[in-house]
This record gives sequence, C-alpha cells and structure tokens, in this order.
Amino acid sequence: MSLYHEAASVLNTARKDQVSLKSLVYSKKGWKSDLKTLFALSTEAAKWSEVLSEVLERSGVLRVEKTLTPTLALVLTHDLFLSKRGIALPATHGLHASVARHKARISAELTKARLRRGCATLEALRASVNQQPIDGAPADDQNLTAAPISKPPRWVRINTLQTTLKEQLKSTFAEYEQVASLSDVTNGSHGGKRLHIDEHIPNLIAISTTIDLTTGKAYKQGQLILQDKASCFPAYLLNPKPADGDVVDACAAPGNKTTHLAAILQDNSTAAAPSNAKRERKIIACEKDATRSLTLQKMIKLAGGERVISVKAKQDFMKLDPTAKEFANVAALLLDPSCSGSGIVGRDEGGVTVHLPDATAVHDPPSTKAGRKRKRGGNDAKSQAFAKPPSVEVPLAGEEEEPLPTAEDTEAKLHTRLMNLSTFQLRLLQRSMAFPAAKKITYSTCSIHPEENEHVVMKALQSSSAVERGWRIMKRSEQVEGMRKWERRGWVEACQAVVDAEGVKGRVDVREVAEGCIRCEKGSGEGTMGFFVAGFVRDGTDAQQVNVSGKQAKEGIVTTADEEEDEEWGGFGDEA
Ligand SMILES: C[S@@+](CC[C@H](N)C(=O)[O-])C[C@H]1O[C@@H](n2cnc3c(N)ncnc32)[C@H](O)[C@@H]1O
Repeated sequence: MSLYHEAASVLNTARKDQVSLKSLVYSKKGWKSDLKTLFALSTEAAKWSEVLSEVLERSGVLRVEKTLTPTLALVLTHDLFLSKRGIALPATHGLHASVARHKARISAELTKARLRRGCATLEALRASVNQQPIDGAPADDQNLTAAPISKPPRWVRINTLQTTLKEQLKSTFAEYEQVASLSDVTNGSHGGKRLHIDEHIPNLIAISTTIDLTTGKAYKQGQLILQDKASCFPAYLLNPKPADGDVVDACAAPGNKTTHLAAILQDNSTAAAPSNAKRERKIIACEKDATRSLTLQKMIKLAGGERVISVKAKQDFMKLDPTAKEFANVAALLLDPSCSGSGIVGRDEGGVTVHLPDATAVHDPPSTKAGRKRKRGGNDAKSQAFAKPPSVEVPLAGEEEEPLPTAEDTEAKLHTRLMNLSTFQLRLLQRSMAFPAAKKITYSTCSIHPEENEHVVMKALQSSSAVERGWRIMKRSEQVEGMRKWERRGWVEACQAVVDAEGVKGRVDVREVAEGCIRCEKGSGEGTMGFFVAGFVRDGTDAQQVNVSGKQAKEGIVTTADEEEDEEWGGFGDEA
C-alpha cells in the first residue's frame, strides 16, 4: 500500500473511531511507510482538510476521477500544493495523474479559498491553518490571525448527570471571557479563551476549536461531552419528564443522545414536585452493532448514566416486541437511525477534526460531460426536494452504518442508497409508533437529503401506523422553547413532493408539517453540522385510540402492503 493509501486509511479510521492520529500511526503494526512521514502527512492533511475539502468540492474533481476517494484526494492534493517535495509518486503513476491533471482548476480554487479567508499569501493561509491543535498540541496564540469567515465552534455539553454549568464556569472555564455571540468565539485574534452560552439548548457552550479539552480532568471524568449543537436537538425536543413514563433510545451508540436524555430526565425530575421525583424512570438504549454496543456501555458509564439507562446490546430494534410487558410504560422514543451522514462536517477526535469533501457537492462543475449533466440536473439537496420522492416499495439492500459519500457514488448509486436508507428509516419510525403507551417520538438524521428527512416524516404521517394510532406532527407551537425559537425549519416543497407523488391519505397539513420539522445547515453562521429532526405526538395511548381507528377503518383509510410486512423484516444484510 502506498503512503497515500496508508494516510487515507489513517484519516478514515480517525474519523470513524474518533481516535488520535498519533496512536493510529504509532500503535498499529504493519505500516509499510516510514512512520514519521505517515504521521506528518496525516496530521498536515487533517489540519488542511477544511480548506482542501472546500477546494476539492468546488473544483468538482471527485465527480470526474472515479478512482479517487475523498480521503485520497485530500492527501494527494495536500502534497501536490502544500508539500515542498510534491507528490511522492512518479508523474506517470495513476494516482499522481488523477490529481495533477486538474492542477490548474484546483490551484484556482485554492487561491479563491485563501482570499475568502482574508489571507494575502499562501504563507498567511498556512499560518492561519497552523493555529489548529493536533493531538493535544496547544495552539500557538502568537500565530492567530483574524478569520473573516464563520467557522464552526467546538460545542461542549455540560453533563448535568455529573456537574452543573455554574460549577464548570467556576472551574474548567474560570479564565474564559463570556461573549454574547458565536462569531466572537469563532472569529478574531483573541487567543482562544472565550465562551458563548448557547441560547437554544440549556447547558451547552461554544468555545474555539483551537482549544483542546480532551486532556483536561472534566472531560476525562465525563463532566464535559463534545457534542455538536444540532445533535443535542433530539433529546431536548423529546424533553422526557418523569411523569410521562420510560424512554426508548432505538439506535443509541455511541450514546451522546442517550446520556443527554438521561440528563434531561434527571433535570426534569428535580424540577418536578417531590412526589414525581420519587417515580424513577428508565431509559432503554438499544444498539444492534456489537462493537458500538461496547462503546455505548463505556460512554454511559463515563457519563454517570448507569443508574437510569439500561442497555440492550446487540439488539435489533426491529426485533423488539413493542407490546412486551417491559415496554408497557414506554411513553417516549428517540429514533436517530443510521443515515447517509451527508450533514457531517468532521468529527472531534481528541483535538483534530478531519473534514472530507462531499463527492456529491455541486458548485461550478468542471467542463466535462459528467459535470454539465449534474448542473442541468440540479442535483443539490434542495433541488431534490422538488423531485418525486422515492417509493417506499424499494428492494432492501443494506446500508446501516453512516457511509460517507464516496467518489464512486454516481448519481444513480446515490439515489439507490438514499432510497434504501429512507425505507429502512421509515420502517424504524413506524415501529416506534407501535409502542402502545408512547405519546412522543423524535426522529432525526445527520443528513441533508429530503429523502431521509421530510419524505420519511410525510410517509410516516400518512401510514396506517400513524393514522390508526393518532400520531401527528409535533407543531412548532407545541415545542420546547429553544426549538420553537429555532428559525431554520423543514422544506415545504419536500413535504409537498410526497403528497404529489403518493396522494393524500389522512389529514396532513403540509405547511404545518414543514414548520414542525427542524433543519440545521452546515456552513451556516449557526455553527452546526447539517441535521434534521422532527417530533411526533398523539393525544392518547393505543388503548385510548381503539375507537378512533375503528372509525377510520369505516372512513376507508387503508393499510398498505409494506406496513403489513413489517413483522417479517429482519434488517439489512452485509451487501451495500
Ligand atoms: C446515527 S447512529 C446513532 C447515534 C447516537 N444516537 C448518538 O447520538 O450517539 C445510528 C446507530 O444505530 C445503530 N442501528 C442501525 N440499525 C439498527 C437497528 N435496527 N436496531 C438498533 N440499532 C441500529 C447503528 O449501529 C448506529 O450505531
């Protein structure tokens, strides 16, 4: 394996498993490359990944070069433009050529990216990039230059199972200046020690990404959890209260939302009347994957959630029987299933965030046949909102992790992948609706695609699972304060597309549904990743809905074949 394949593998593992680059390079045996060179290339490419991802996306190279993965493109582009020695492969080598033949276009995009960051020279850009800490190395404050564009901050959730915001402000963040706006944290040459208390999510703060908290005591003890703001929306929107009943987290690993649920449940118990506080509720965290189940258990232990959270390890949520006695008191479910991950910018992994270019992003495509076709087709997520949504009757062919788009993703492959994912997501949502005592559900994805978001919500609302049991969208006016205040809502056109394609079953107000849905956009001034969440509520339990469903049967609301088949579905196979 070449240096570039090995560096790409290091970066992919760092993103997936959230481990440090140093430990990946130095603890694993069998690398063919010189370890120092491999570590240097991986860390430099990680540092430059935000800039280079933008450059690669805008140049459209990945849509043309089918042999290049986003990570390979990143490391090769790094060496072509930013390393003194250039690409350490002969010019005739296929990998070298796949990037070098687009040198002019990539170079032009690199210049534009530099200018967008207010850097007059490449050296100034290098100095700005070098302010990022890698593997715990402190940022060099002397080199800080003002960054005129808005960058995402590092979001830190104060884990109230273990500590309080007040305690943390007095200890870990005692030397920090509190600032009123997010841009005061992410931009400017203030030396880093600033924090912003979020106005939507309680107990969430933003700090500069130049600060590494992972070596500190509070982080190591589970008092601080690094969690994107958007990822805090589902548990907050669900807002479990002890008086309601138990909670199921259907797809729980690695457990950020599970421990957030536990913290909110505990906070709500403390706020409730003393009699309610005595009614101990539990959170049932279900995870299908064996390795991720172990991570989930570790995370829950570290966060101090063991008393209230019980883990169903290696458990397929679809194989749970909602009518079993152990779920009789389940009043709320959080469903955050596997998705395309198209909203993810990068992941915290102990001080370094690796950004990867989205192979499907369309900016100004290069003048190739493929590029022109994309432009005419308008393949960005928003334009897909107007497209006919995929039917739910697609064959199941299994994505279940969070595959990031790859260069091999042709338009057709992406479409098939989205259809498979949305079918899987819809089935899990319909299963969530079958818990007899449930009255609240949140459904979320870190995807920007309407197929996985508004389309799933609309299809679920129109399904007999929802209609018979009285499920409806949680209206904006019914949402917890911070979510009511959040301005970025669902796409009306995407909801309408489902009605246009499938007709109207039941009474669904498209505008009300879109307004009830919540979206986050990566690259926006709000500092979040791309994300989607919707809440579902009903006014009575199954027992109270019996008469309603009988009446609806008379009105002619029909159960579709795919819903009846639910019981038979056994999850995806290994085949992608
Ligand atoms: C998007 S991740 C969940 C992230 C998690 N909610 C958090 O915030 O930390 C989706 C998880 O669902 C799991 N999963 C996928 N299909 C499942 C199923 N049928 N039953 C249970 N878990 C499943 C995956 O293994 C993966 O760990």
